[in-house]
Amino acid sequence: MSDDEADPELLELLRQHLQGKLNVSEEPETGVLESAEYVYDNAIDVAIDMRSTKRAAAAIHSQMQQKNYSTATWAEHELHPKAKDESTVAFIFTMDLLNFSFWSELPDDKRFAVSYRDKTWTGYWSLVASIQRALDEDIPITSSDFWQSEEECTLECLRHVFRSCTDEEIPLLEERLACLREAGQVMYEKYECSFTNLIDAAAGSAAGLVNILARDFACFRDEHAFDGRRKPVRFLKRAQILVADIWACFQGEGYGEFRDIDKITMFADYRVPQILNTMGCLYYSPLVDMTVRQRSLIPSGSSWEMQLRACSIWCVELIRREILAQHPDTKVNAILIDFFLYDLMKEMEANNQETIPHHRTRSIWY
Ligand SMILES: Nc1nc2c(c(CN[C@H]3C=C[C@H](O)[C@@H]3O)cn2[C@@H]2O[C@H](COP(=O)(O)O)[C@@H](O)[C@H]2O)c(=O)[nH]1
Repeated sequence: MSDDEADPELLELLRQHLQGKLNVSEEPETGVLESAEYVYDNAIDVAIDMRSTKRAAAAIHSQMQQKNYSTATWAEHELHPKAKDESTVAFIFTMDLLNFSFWSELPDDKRFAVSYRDKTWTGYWSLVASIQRALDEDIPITSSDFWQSEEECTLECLRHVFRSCTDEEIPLLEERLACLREAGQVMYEKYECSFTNLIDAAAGSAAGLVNILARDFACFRDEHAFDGRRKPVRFLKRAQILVADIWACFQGEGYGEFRDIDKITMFADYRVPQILNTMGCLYYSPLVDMTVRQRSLIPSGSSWEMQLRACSIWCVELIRREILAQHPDTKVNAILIDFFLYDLMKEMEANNQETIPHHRTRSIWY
């Protein structure tokens, strides 16, 4: 074929494409990273210190290597479910439906806590312990059928499931019941009460599953107005950590197999901003700093809160890029960095190491 004759196969492909016959599917995007960068670019009360972020990236990488931090770490936690089957998918879905707002203003011996397997659990682990304890007591807390039953899944039943070994009950109990009720309804109407049908609907895309959760479940739709921007900014924290927990638990196989898992960002909670500030990566304006140190409430949906959450996501993205720039062969993503930072923060708290307090926002989003 002479140089100036086009390849007939290529021409055919082009013709089909132009006729729209090719299903050139757009890979889904969650819009979270774009939101985080937008808020970061427009933030005036929270900033990122680039020198500290670069230094933190080196420290995080080396500690993750030393601790051999990987998806396997997830199942090593004593309370996390071990079986690699559908019951564990149901467990993780239930857990991340309710994975929010455990913080308390009371001292440790008076704050909401759960006694389970001869230990006292607080924070996130109080949630996991409560679900394990309910299953031990044959309460079907991970069944979406149960969540729909107004006779069985009552506020009293949930109060029993989350019963505390102190005088303080779990925060936002009514909101947690509402999340279960709504999710039970959606699972019945759209997914035949099967969580694996829900995962299948994403066809192997992590971003696709996050978008499906945000589309179908109002209680996962963690997006908010910011600064008059037409489009809401999206954090989708519990939708993202749900996908990440499934990926980590199943170690990227079976139900945990996602071709685009690296599109998941850091989960904008109240612990990772705290450690990023403690490491000097996140800078708070004097007014924000004072408010956080005084443990004063920062309203849900406020500009300060948006800036705290978004700059944390963007900071972890910069840490991820820096680690990959210095160590191109490292298997690292925002999820593993995030898991590492959360666990590091909890270690520092357990060792009573001096850190800035976490910010206080009460909501169902994180
Ligand atoms: N960004 C981020 N946020 C996380 C976690 C986890 C637990 N993930 C486990 C799974 C794998 C990891 O290795 C962890 O062991 C909980 N949270 C959030 O923190 C808050 C609870 O804080 P506290 O009350 O102090 O326990 C609450 O908003 C909760 O949603 C995480 O990993 N990343």
